Amino acid sequence: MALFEPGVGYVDISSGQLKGATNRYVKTFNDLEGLYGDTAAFQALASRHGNEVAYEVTDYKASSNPGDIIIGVTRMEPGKVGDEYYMTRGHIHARPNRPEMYYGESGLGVMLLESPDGQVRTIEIGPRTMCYVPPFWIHRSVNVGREPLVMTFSYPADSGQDYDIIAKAGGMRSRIVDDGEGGWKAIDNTGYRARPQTLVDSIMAMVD
Ligand SMILES: O=P(O)(O)OC[C@H]1O[C@](O)(CO)[C@@H](O)[C@@H]1O
Ligand SMILES: [Fe+2]
Repeated sequence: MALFEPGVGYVDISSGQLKGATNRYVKTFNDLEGLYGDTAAFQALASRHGNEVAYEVTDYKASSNPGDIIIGVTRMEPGKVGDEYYMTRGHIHARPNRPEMYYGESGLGVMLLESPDGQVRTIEIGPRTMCYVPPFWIHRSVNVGREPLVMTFSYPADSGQDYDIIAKAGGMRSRIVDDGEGGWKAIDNTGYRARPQTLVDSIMAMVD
């Protein structure tokens, strides 16, 4: 087995980027069509700001080898579509038994988690909060604050991302919306379709 060189990155809070990253990608608002409950509000946003960056990911990835890790930073704009806070697309790891760690750097976020059988959990993430995303949980980050949300993350390099699991269910089971007082609450996604038990069982059996 060949040795890799040690790496270093710097979490730049003001830009929300990992300086020294090997990869960068952005999602514009146009890339997020279909995610939000209020389609009219989304169309209004997309028509004015569709090409603007909704969130950005910079990461350091030495390899995709089993046992290796990815380290990186995500930065998300503050705002809402209707009463629903800005969020990432969300995914389950393509190797679903791979976990993840998130660490709050600045801003206020919520990690929205859903198990394949439809259990929902929310974890609020402020600066210095460390969030453990266990194996098999679908996860999406949501910016519930008024400033950009910047979080550091790390996860196994061979995890991969599966976005279909959310799309096929009509979204995640819960939506994170304004509670009317500037805070947040989780409400039911009325378009959600529970996964068949056979699908749940096949996901939970993927342990390699
Ligand atoms: O892949 P999504 O759902 O767009 O969200 C991006 C986030 O998830 C990750 O892919 C980690 O699984 C990070 O790169 C980033 O923080
Ligand atoms: Fe992930």
